[in-house]
Amino acid sequence: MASPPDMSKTTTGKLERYNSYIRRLNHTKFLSASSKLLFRLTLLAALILIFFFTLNYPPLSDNSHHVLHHHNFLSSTFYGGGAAWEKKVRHSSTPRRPNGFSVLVTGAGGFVGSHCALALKKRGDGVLGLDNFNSYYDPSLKRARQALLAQHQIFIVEADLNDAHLLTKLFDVVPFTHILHLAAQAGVRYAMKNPQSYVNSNIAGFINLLEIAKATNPQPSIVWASSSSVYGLNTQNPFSESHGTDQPASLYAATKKAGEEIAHTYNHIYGLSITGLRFFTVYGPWGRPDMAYFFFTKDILQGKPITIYQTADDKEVARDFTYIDDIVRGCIGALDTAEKSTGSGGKKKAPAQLRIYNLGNTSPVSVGKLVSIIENLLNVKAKKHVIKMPRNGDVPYTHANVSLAYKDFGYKPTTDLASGLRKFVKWYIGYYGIESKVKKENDSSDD
Ligand SMILES: O=C(O)[C@H]1O[C@H](OP(=O)(O)OP(=O)(O)OC[C@H]2O[C@@H](n3ccc(=O)[nH]c3=O)[C@H](O)[C@@H]2O)[C@H](O)[C@@H](O)[C@@H]1O
Repeated sequence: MASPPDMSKTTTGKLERYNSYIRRLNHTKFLSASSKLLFRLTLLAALILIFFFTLNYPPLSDNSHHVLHHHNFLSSTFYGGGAAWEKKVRHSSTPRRPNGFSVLVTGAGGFVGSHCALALKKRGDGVLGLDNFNSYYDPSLKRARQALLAQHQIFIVEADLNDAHLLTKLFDVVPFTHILHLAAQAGVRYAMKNPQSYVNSNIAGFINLLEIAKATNPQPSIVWASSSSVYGLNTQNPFSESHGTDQPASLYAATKKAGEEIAHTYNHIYGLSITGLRFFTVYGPWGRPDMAYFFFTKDILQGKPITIYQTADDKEVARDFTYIDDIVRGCIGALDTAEKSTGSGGKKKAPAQLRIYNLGNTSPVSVGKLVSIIENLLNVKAKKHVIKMPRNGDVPYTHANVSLAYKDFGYKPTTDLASGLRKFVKWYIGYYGIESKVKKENDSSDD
């Protein structure tokens, strides 16, 4: 007899198949539930990111007025570490003398900026620096100036003038009384190589700074660096502020001239107190390596030939070379006599001060003479290559009349080119560690 089918085995088998079916079903459900969860989480994260970015980066078409009202809780962490960063900013910009200024010095890593920042700090003003440390010339020199300023408790915020967000943040943290605006794309001849950099810094950057300043309450007073180059093809001598400046010879000069007109507009509409200073070929220790006196020194020491320009009619090219300490005194004189801005929160309340001054040495020296002074200081003969001045934006001659600056804040240059260059050469050989007879000679004869 056939044995009856094993019902227990059949039942167990069915049960197992059923259980495994249920397990598969649950697994599938679980998978679909977790992928839904994953999808939702991704969506949420994307939305959060979009929200933060919208909050922190204005659309391209936005204007900075809009940016001004864009305060948010993230900005302090974006700019260097929140509370600690703000503390450094405050500490650096707090004055240490009664009625001291709180000055934002743009271009504080630069030649004139670093000297002015130190001078202001030494007399008890609060100073905060701003610099983008670009590589137009050797950034390590800018970093060395930054280190020097840090020794004197001056903090330089590393940012571009066009960063409206950061500038707004700075003015939120510090009620600056003054801006000493020295950040710029400098250099006459480089404007033919990189014209856009002049537009970015000297026009767009300046406007950005003025936009922030005009909307602040109280508005700061502004002193800024224009240039002797605005006199361009002017032939009246010495150059006076009443002479025409509508024939710039270089794009650099044109952007500085544009700055003067832009200053007029912001003064007129918003009541900003603005003083422009036309610097005449500033030189000295910690100077700019792109300037002739600086690279002539370097090239002469390295035995390389230097090129000296002459005018088309074989005349010597000359400059009213001005020593840095005189320029610093001029900048401080301008700051000390700057009246308060009259507007607040973007509205003008009354007419405000608008000034332009020459800051020069009043005593032009030919480039040939400049070279012979350097040769004497270095005790090395230059390999001179004299050529006609290429059409590069240079003008043949500059000479400042400074009677206006003298009248208004006692500006009086005191350093002749030979004394100023002696100080420069002494710094140069020390900074670059050049050991030679140059050093011995300078050590024995310098102050
Ligand atoms: O005072 C000013 O407004 C300007 O002064 C300088 O411009 P510049 O006077 O041209 O100074 P350098 O570039 O140092 O040239 C000094 C002189 O040396 C001449 N030079 C320059 C270079 C060279 O290879 N050979 C030469 O003979 C120039 O033609 C000029 O006469 C600065 O570079 C500008 O930023 C500033 O705005």
